[in-house]
Amino acid sequence: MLVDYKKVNIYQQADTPVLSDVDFHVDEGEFIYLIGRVGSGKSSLLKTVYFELDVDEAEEATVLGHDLRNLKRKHVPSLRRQMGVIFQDFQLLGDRTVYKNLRFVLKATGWKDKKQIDKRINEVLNDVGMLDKAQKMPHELSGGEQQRIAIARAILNKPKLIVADEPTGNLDPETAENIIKLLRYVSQTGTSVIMSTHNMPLLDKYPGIVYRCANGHLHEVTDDFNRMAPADDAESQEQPNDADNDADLRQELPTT
Ligand SMILES: Nc1ncnc2c1ncn2[C@@H]1O[C@H](COP(=O)(O)OP(=O)(O)OP(=O)(O)O)[C@@H](O)[C@H]1O
Repeated sequence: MLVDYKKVNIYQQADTPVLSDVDFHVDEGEFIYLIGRVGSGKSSLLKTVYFELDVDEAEEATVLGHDLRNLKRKHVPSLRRQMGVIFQDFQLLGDRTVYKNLRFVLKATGWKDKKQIDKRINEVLNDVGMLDKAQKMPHELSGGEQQRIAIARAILNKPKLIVADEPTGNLDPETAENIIKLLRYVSQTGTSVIMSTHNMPLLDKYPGIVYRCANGHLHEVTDDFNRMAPADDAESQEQPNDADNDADLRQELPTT
């Protein structure tokens, strides 16, 4: 199991937990959606998974075999290299080309052989359909293209786990759908993906395991979605229109 949480309390500040008694499990190759209203705790949960937020109170709290309760901060960089992390705002290095963004990560993770580095960069750029953008600067790319490069960066070291915090949050619906397709493709190669999202129509179209953050707790709600999901051929369903998208998004927003 890549993530094994039992009765985990997640805090942003000392007094009240953002999420209490969290049971959350991720196995090899799973595709997991994390949904919930703004401020419900999705990012906080993901931050514990990528070692950004400490966990002290838990019955069980392991990520990639490491107990979060005894994690030494000095071990975090090497552990984080074993997973890919993708953000809403891409977070590419703006002062260098796509190729150099990717080379930077490989060098930082111990790759030395120039030919091997070149080969791996070409492979991941090919995987995300961006082979012709290697020499572009990030600002010369569209949002969707930048997110593809961020995904290429996340898969460079063939991680077992990718954590994506609202990876489609800054993208139009069509581009968002292409990014989900790409992440689905990555998960079919054996990498587990956990992604938070407000993009509800895509959950019906591309079913996965679904957890919802609400009222300070995390619940698995996969069955609620599978009941609504297409019977067999998800690909053949019509693209939800923008109005559907907005309506579903509104349901996710706070009513106060
Ligand atoms: N650095 C922080 N310090 C203190 N409180 C924080 C911090 N970050 C988040 N919080 C609080 O923790 C709660 C959960 O926030 P979190 O960012 O996890 O929600 P979210 O579900 O990811 O929201 P969104 O959909 O807007 O990304 C919120 O009440 C938020 O205000």
